[in-house]
Amino acid sequence: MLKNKSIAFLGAGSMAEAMIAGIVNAGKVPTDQIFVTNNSNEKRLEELTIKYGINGVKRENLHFNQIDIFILAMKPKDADRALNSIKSLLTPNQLVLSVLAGISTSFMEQNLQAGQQVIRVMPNTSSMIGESATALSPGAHTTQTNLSIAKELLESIGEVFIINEEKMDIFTGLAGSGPAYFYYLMEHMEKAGLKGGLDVETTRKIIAQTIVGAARMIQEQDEDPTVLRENVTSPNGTTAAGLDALRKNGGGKAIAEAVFHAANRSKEISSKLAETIDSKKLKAI
Ligand SMILES: NC(=O)C1=CN([C@@H]2O[C@H](COP(=O)(O)OP(=O)(O)OC[C@H]3O[C@@H](n4cnc5c(N)ncnc54)[C@H](OP(=O)(O)O)[C@@H]3O)[C@@H](O)[C@H]2O)C=CC1
Ligand SMILES: O=C(O)[C@@H]1CCC=N1
Repeated sequence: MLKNKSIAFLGAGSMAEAMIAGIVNAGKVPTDQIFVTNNSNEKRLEELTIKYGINGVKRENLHFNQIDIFILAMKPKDADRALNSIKSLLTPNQLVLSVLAGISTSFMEQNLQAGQQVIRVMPNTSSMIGESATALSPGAHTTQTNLSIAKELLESIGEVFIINEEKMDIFTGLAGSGPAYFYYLMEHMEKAGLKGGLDVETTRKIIAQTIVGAARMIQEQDEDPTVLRENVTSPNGTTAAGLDALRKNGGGKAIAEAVFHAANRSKEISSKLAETIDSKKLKAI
């Protein structure tokens, strides 16, 4: 289904690059059918063109009528302007995906043509190596065929979860932002490893393999994390001592709070944007 589709990324930052890398690597969409444009940074477009063999083009050189799938990948604060600038260039059957945190399908629909097919998407930067956990929520006018096409496209960058849009904030807190929590954890584990006398390179490999191993145990053994944790923990042993320190220092609570704060921020972005739009409408009245 994807072989004949043309895709254009509007936004050329780190998330767009991670998705481009994953999609190119998966090889399901020919590179000459992948386009990327941005606000003004032409050097960045050249860089992506050279690195991935795709088409980095200035906005005025993007032929909107030749694109099947648009992927919006600018910051949420730029969404309003971006949507309004493409509105008249689209036909409702062209599919618009958005990876913007906190930007709802109804916000997109209100700011595009009546009946526009849109899908809200939340990937993460592990798209770059085909290991994203990506959520999809279709808008009101999206056909099953287009949802399947989007799913197939996003499966090339990892695992896809089709969820109700009301769950998108918590998904963002868990998976969109999630990689950052693990990197933060790794930064701190690395510091401890170095303090204990290991070199950086070895410490990094040890930590990465430990995290990969734990994640794969969850994926491959049909077992609850609590049971897996207990299996590591010998009575009065080293893990018990480590976990005790984690509990005393609020480790579990800190992780849960991180997820909730990120989810709340996603919600807040949605409501702030709605307020801004409403106040604009009031001014217009
Ligand atoms: N980073 C992440 O891990 C994740 C990010 N996201 C979402 O992805 C989006 C992008 O994030 P990220 O890549 O980190 O951001 P960046 O700041 O790295 O990139 C933003 C890009 O948007 C471009 N841009 C701004 N305005 C427009 C416009 N009107 N039309 C086209 N392009 C425009 C910028 O161009 P220029 O440089 O020329 O100004 C830049 O290329 C955000 O909405 C975020 O919520 C979602 C999941 C994970
Ligand atoms: O930090 C952010 O807002 C974006 C959305 C999810 C990950 N990065």
